[in-house]
Amino acid sequence: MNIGEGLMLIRKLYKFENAHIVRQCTSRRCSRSIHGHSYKVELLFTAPSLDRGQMVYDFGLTKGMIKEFIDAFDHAITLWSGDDPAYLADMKKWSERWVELPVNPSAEQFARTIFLLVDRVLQQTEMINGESDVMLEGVIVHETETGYAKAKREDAYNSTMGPTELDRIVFSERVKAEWSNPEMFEELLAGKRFLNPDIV
Ligand SMILES: Nc1nc2c(c(=O)[nH]1)N=C([C@H](O)[C@H](O)COP(=O)(O)OP(=O)(O)OP(=O)(O)O)CN2
Repeated sequence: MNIGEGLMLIRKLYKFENAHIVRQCTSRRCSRSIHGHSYKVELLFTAPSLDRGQMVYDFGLTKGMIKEFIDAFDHAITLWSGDDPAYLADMKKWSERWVELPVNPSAEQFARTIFLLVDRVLQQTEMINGESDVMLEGVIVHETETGYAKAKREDAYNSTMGPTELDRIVFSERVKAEWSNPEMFEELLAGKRFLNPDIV
């Protein structure tokens, strides 16, 4: 790569509180007891040039759909669809905010899942302030102060690591009701185009 042809990178941090069990992992406390984490999620965006505001992508634009999808996990329990049906039914009965994934909710799979969601939002968003080729470079999920997982594009779309189809994610009715547009996930799945606001 020549000087002047690099990609500039920005990072936006999000936080949420979430509960889970990660079945089949070696750590007993992790695999057999419901427990929670204060997650920190870093989104890394790159672009080869800057927009009219001389930014890779205005941080303000990352507080719409992207933030709402990540916030779906806040004060929620994340379930693996492969878990015991009795456990799944009980959790859904007693917690109105839940997200069901087709993968075990490890830090690795949170990072892959969030990558797939945010990448699709970017792909379907019309950017109107001179942005060019804004790409999601990676998603880092900090599960604790001491442990994180990073998903790059090749990890997120690597089907040997788990499904990559977004339609296998289920958000509870309460999670969806708290979005500014409760239909946004269905619209995303249907391929709807979203227009960035001209001011936020
Ligand atoms: N590679 C992964 N390993 C573990 C994950 C994970 O998602 N990916 N998750 C867990 C548990 O959820 C656990 O709660 C976190 O484990 P750990 O880092 O051991 O947590 P501690 O707070 O006990 O660790 P400290 O070293 O005391 O900070 C397990 N493994």
